Amino acid sequence: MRIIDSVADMQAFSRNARRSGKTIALVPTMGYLHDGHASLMREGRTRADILVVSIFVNPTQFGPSEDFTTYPRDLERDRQVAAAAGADVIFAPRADDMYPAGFQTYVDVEKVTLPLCGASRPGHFRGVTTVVAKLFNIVMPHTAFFGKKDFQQLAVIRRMVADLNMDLSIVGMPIIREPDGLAMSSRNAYLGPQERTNALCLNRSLAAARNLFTHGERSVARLREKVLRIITEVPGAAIDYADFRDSETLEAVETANEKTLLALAVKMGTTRLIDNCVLGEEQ
Ligand SMILES: Nc1ncnc2c1ncn2[C@@H]1O[C@H](COP(=O)(O)OP(=O)(O)OP(=O)(O)O)[C@@H](O)[C@H]1O
Ligand SMILES: CC(C)(CO)[C@@H](O)C(=O)[O-]
Ligand code: BAL
Repeated sequence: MRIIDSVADMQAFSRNARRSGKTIALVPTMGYLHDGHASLMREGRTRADILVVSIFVNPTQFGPSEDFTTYPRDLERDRQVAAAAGADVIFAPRADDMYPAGFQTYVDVEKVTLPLCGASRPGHFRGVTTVVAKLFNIVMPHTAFFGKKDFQQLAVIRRMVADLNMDLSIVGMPIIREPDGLAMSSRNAYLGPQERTNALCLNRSLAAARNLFTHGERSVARLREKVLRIITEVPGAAIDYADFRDSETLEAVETANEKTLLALAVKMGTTRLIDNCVLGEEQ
């Protein structure tokens, strides 16, 4: 496995690979890799000749009071996880190579970025789409893999790729959970032992809403009430949003159906966690 840390070298590598007829899969990440990331890599491994994993904590998607500087980083451990999952290349650029002096071009997807994380993290998706567009231009993948844990991010990237006629396929992958149900996330590393236990309320409330839905409940008001009750009784849990939306358009719904997305963002102390489910889908 190679580690490439310059944009020019990565582009040269991908240009050569494409010239010799090879296909490229890309798994974009911010590092501190866990089995959620590895599941994307393992799928990427089966779908292309060359698997590239990018590791870049992208400054433009963090707000001024967010955790850019404290975001967990461990390249040595990441190297082991990526190698075990069959990666050929880790692309780990420096910020001043991605955003050199004079940088001033951004990609902005307009509507699907407005609710949920777009509302609570202003500018976040502009940073995500800009860096992902850059990664696509640098790595030139045929296929790129994203997790459904970041459900809105996947919808935003699909929109960008369609609207800008980007010539690659986007694959959305299921949420990987810890044995007790907590969605894997690099930010779980911030949780103390009590917060870690309390954080199970996210998955518990998703399961409760799905259970009500399976037993015939279609009122979003009643489903939301159940979710709010479960989360608000947990000490230290503060709901950022608990929203029911159409899983394709992300528009708000009042009556649930099989394709309704229940999306959560909850602060456990200072750690902001997200999770979601589509009510009619098996978990
Ligand atoms: N538990 C998971 N299951 C499946 N995919 C995941 C999971 N966690 C992250 N991913 C996906 O991995 C990719 C990189 O995500 P990222 O590096 O932000 O990891 P993360 O664990 O979500 O970190 P964070 O704590 O910042 O949310 C994204 O496409 C994301 O959706
Ligand atoms: C897609 C991504 C790597 C862009 O920085 C990031 O938002 C993430 O890790 O989900
Ligand atoms: N997983 C999305 C990256 C972020 O929270 O900034």
